[in-house]
Amino acid sequence: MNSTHQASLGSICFYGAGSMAEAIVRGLIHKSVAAPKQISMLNRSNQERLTYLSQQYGVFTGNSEQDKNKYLTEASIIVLAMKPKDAKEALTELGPKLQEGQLIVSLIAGISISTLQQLLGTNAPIARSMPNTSSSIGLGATGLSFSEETTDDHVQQVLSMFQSVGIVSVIPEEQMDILTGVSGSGPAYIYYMIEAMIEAGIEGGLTPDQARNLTVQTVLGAASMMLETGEDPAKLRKDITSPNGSTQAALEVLADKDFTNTVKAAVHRCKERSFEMGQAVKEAL
Ligand SMILES: NC(=O)C1=CN([C@@H]2O[C@H](COP(=O)(O)OP(=O)(O)OC[C@H]3O[C@@H](n4cnc5c(N)ncnc54)[C@H](O)[C@@H]3O)[C@@H](O)[C@H]2O)C=CC1
Ligand SMILES: O=C(O)[C@@H]1CCC=N1
Repeated sequence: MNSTHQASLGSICFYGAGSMAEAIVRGLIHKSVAAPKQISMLNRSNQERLTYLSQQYGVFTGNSEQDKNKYLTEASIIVLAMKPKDAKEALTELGPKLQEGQLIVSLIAGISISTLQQLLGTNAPIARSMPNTSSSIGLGATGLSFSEETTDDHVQQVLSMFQSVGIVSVIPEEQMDILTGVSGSGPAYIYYMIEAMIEAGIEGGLTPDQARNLTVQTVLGAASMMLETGEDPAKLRKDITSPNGSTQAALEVLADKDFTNTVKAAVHRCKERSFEMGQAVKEAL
């Protein structure tokens, strides 16, 4: 989905003030899609973290009962940004505070719309999302599914929010776990690969700075080549691989270690784990 929507967002309360909430807040503010004073962020206890967030972004923050009551009831959009294991407590508390017309946007991995509604005790309109941390620099990739209670206006607001921080795919909810395996957790696999390449470069005698800069530019260049040429990755790989050359030798090592199946197994295990986390919450209802 490429078109840019400009729906007005109203006030947004992030219920959970961790790394994913910060990534989206940073993106929203940097892209001027929301002003700092439209945003509030709540966490359980870490005052130091809240002080950092209010100083860094100029948003409202809080962790007291009074703050919670104020920001959760005043917001037009409430973003669920706590870990799956904390969802039951947080949503049971949130349910009775919900106001008519408020929209819930969940970032929580694994937990279905119907489980969220059961925890809230009401069929509130819900957008289930799976973003990633690259949202903080406007290069996020987000999956979205909407509950049947959401209106066209809700859909536009949520598209607006996530399109401001990257690309968006609207998908059937049952595909959310595999999307988590590909793009929600995906940046971590790429960082893992980058870490290994940097280590190897240093082992081979490059300075840490050289190894880092060369690796980062290589990953950026490879991703940009795919975007700009629209080519198949296998074709781009073949363009680098001279017969019996150095690239072929490297790829043979990866193939010997079952690289493709290992990466696929990681993505599928992530999908399965996402489902398991949701099931654990559902079974404890
Ligand atoms: N980190 C990532 O790359 C991604 C995370 N997600 C999802 O986003 C959610 C948050 O993940 P992170 O930001 O990584 O976690 P985090 O551990 O960094 O942050 C969680 C926040 O929730 C707060 N919290 C927990 N219970 C609370 C309660 N009862 N009241 C108020 N605040 C409460 C904590 O104080 C903390 O600020 C998770 O559900 C995760 O599945 C989704 C996509 C990517
Ligand atoms: O690791 C997790 O559970 C979350 C979901 C996607 C990225 N981080």
